Amino acid sequence: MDKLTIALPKGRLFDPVVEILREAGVVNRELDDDSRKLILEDEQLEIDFLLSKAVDVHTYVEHGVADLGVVGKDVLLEAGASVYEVLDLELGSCRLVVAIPEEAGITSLEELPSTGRVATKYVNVAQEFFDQQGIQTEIVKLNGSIEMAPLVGLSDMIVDISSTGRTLRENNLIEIAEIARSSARLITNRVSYKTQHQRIKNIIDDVKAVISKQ
Ligand SMILES: Nc1ncnc2c1ncn2[C@@H]1O[C@H](COP(=O)(O)OP(=O)(O)OP(=O)(O)O)[C@@H](O)[C@H]1O
Ligand SMILES: O=P(O)(O)OC[C@H]1O[C@H](OP(=O)(O)OP(=O)(O)O)[C@H](O)[C@@H]1O
Repeated sequence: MDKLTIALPKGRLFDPVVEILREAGVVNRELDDDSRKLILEDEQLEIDFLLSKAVDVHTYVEHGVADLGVVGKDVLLEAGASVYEVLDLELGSCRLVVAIPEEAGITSLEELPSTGRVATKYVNVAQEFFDQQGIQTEIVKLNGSIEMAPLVGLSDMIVDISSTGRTLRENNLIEIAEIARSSARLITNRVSYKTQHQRIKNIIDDVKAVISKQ
């Protein structure tokens, strides 16, 4: 049996993803995303786990360093990664939205002026969305705390993730459009999907069975 390599996202997806994989029999050892060791081997199952930053998982998979990985759909949309998306793990659910300060008095895209500045981590998704809407935008790339940008005059609006809506609320922002829905996805390298087909298919089926029980 060839060794399989799976890239796992550190951060908020880590625990629920490991729980599902454990129940599916894909994880059989202690895995801790606080670990300073970044490659954890399971000799019995012949699986190596790469503990990756969430936004980098698709890169390991695309380049074939990992055969499988788990990543948010939001990241896949932004990256346009050349990988197969094989399963929705139905966790890490959130939405990519456009939000604007409440005080702007704007409640829909139609009310936006024809130009504006948008702060976001998701520059490609945002650009494509506003192009489709025919709204000219200048995109300002940030790496976090996106909601702060319009409050300090860095942008007119934001494109970011909303889940409970709490961050938007607490920063007096209102959602004016939904761009996409996101949840964690199991992805595979395109070549591995062929060369390791049976093993990967078994994993997909086992994980699917766990999800359908939930
Ligand atoms: N508030 C949220 N609720 C649910 N899912 C979320 C939320 N924020 C992000 N996610 C999902 O979890 C994935 C990983 O998010 P996480 O915050 O762990 O990584 P990150 O965005 O790279 O953050 P950091 O830069 O802090 O490492 C995101 O790509 C998204 O799919
Ligand atoms: O609707 P909510 O439940 O409030 O969740 C949304 C927030 O969660 C994410 O932030 P994260 O905590 O990952 O921090 P970040 O801003 O540094 O990305 C996202 O960027 C939003 O800010």
